[in-house]
Amino acid sequence: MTAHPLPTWTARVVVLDIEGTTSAAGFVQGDLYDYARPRLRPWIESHADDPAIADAVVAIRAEGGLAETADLDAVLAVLHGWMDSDVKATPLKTIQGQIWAAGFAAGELSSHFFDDVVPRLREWHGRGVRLAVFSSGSVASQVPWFRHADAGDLTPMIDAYFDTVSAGSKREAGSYEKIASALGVPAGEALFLTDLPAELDAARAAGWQVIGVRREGEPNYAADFGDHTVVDSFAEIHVEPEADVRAEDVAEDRA
Ligand SMILES: CSCCC(=O)C(=O)COP(=O)(O)O
Ligand SMILES: [Mg+2]
Repeated sequence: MTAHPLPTWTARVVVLDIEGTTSAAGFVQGDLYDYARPRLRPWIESHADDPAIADAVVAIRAEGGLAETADLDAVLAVLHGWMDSDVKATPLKTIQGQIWAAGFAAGELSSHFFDDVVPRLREWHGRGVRLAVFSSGSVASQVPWFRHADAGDLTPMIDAYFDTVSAGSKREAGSYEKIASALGVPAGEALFLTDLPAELDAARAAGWQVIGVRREGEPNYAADFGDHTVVDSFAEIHVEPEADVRAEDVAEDRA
């Protein structure tokens, strides 16, 4: 718990990071990564005609420092190296995302959310605060992640999903500007929750409200959050919708 009670935040939309924020990194880097590892080669081989996979392979060669003609063994070595260090490279996320989406569809994967998360999402959604996701994990994997929660299908509460393909790097202010614009929300009325200080810096530079989520046992627990507000549980975060949303709710109640 933080030493002092935190203020109530007013926001039109709460945007969620996944790993380390809503969900345990150990689950992502354990269950999901273990599921993907043996499937990378057969997936790339059997989806060579999919432009998304073909483009990802080209990008892996470039970002991995390989020759343009490097074979699949070399490409796989780069992918495994990135996974071992949890490098959030976009072409890796594209391939993982397709593999995980298939795993969720086959009933072979399920997701994980910290106990304090879903009650707060339900509460904020119920009050009229919009919810969205911005994660390094591809949108193809974000959607089934929220659909297959232990608490049930959470997707009806989520307005929009963004990844590094649709929005850009999580460490650049421009990505948050793009998301606010896509959501039709002024920057100051968006609230971003994440476990990574560099992402907090970027969102704040774009004019967003931000809260650091620093959970014991998670990889960024010891990170320097500087002057950012930090919580260790969603239970500490109190969010109210903007005044006009509240007014609409009251009008609806009276109708
Ligand atoms: C949709 S679950 C997979 C999440 C993932 O691959 C990932 O890298 C999450 O990173 P985040 O930006 O949410 O910390
Ligand atoms: Mg994270």
